[in-house]
Amino acid sequence: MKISKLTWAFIFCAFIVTYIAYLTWRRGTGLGTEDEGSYHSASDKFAQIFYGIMFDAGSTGTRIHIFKFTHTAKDTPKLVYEIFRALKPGLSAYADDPDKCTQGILQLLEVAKQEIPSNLWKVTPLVLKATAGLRLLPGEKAQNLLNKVKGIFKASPFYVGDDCVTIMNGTDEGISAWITVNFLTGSLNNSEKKLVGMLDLGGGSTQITFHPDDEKTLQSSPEGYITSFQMFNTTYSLYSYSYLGLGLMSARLKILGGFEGQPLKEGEELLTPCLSPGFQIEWQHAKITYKVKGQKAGEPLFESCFNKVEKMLYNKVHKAKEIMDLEFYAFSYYYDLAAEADLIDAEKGGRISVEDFEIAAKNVCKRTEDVAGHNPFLCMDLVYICALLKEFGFPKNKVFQLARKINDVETSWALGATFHYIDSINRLRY
Ligand SMILES: O=c1[nH]cnc2c1ncn2[C@@H]1O[C@H](COP(=O)(O)OP(=O)(O)O)[C@@H](O)[C@H]1O
Ligand SMILES: [Ca+2]
Repeated sequence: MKISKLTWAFIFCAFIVTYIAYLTWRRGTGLGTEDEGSYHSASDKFAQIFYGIMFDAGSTGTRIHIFKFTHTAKDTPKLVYEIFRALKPGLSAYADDPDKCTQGILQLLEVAKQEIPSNLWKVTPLVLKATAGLRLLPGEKAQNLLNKVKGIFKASPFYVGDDCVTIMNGTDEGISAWITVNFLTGSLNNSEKKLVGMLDLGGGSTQITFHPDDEKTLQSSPEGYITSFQMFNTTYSLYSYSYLGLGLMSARLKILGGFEGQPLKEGEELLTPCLSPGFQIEWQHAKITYKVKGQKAGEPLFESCFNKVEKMLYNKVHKAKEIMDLEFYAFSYYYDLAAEADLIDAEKGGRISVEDFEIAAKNVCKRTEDVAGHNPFLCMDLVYICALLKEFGFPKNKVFQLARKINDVETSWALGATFHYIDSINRLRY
């Protein structure tokens, strides 16, 4: 059978189109791109898929964030989705026996292996950043834990740089969470949208970060509160501060009159005006068990507890005037406690004011005077949040947006820190 010239031309064109489609698909899935095994040869023409793995070694738990991105060389990376898993307790709980942390880390790494195509493992950066739990440990104990994790990471199939396991400084923690929130709200890539501030209340430390509009804030803030950094070709100057020891669990210990890492003496107990009078409980913090007892006070529980907390916070927190006029997102324990006090929907979050927290604190403390509820510390914790927000300088009518997730991505420093990491790799590259 004779095939006409026209048919040959058609077969040839069909072959070319199929081949181009195949190449595009391979690049799109990350298969067979020039990028395999290296960060230094990205294709400029095609969007490629890549992943980043960030471990958050928090004081109360360890979490894995697996981010899937698409990227063309000149664009900022676009987030496709996040996979998130968490386990308890935090890394610092294994301070006296680092080997015991292995199982949990391996369990979380297994999730990454399941989610990320195996041909991309060796180009996927694997990073762990530890926060307050490890900052509060004696240096040697913290270093032993970091070395242990680094060994596990080095034996994994992922891309592991020399700085893959570190203790993050508090300012970077605040800035990274601020990047996350402003990226997810769309403010970072859209100059028409106002940048928002962020409040994170962890177990060991708490951060406040915002972008000052007022030159006076930049001029008058104490040393260490203003930080400039570059990301995606823009320079930002932020007000950001992390208060170590003022996370919710560390604050509880301070309010109770205990000290980090110091067990009580035989027969000793901590008395507090923040629990129902006479109520006794054993409370564990950082692997130490404290005996705690409610103290009889002349005043109602809310007032006596608030006075105690205010004394503990005295002169510890800087007030920045400008915060009154800015929109703030709050998460972590702000969120968990607002949900526990029924101020917000536990799934959706919501908007609440300082006054809402105060009313809830008064109600819970009043109930606690008669009988300690399911969480005997709820009165103390809500009072602490009210006092902390007051010390930051927020007026009672100030409303916050409480969010655990925005567009299905966790509101945490992890995404911002991953962006920062990618950006630093890219800067080395070009
Ligand atoms: O990625 C996250 N998603 C949801 N909640 C988180 C995430 N990271 C931290 N949290 C919340 O933060 C609080 C504990 O803070 P964390 O253990 O990180 O202490 P730290 O930041 O002082 O080290 C808990 O309320 C925990 O649920
Ligand atoms: Ca945290």
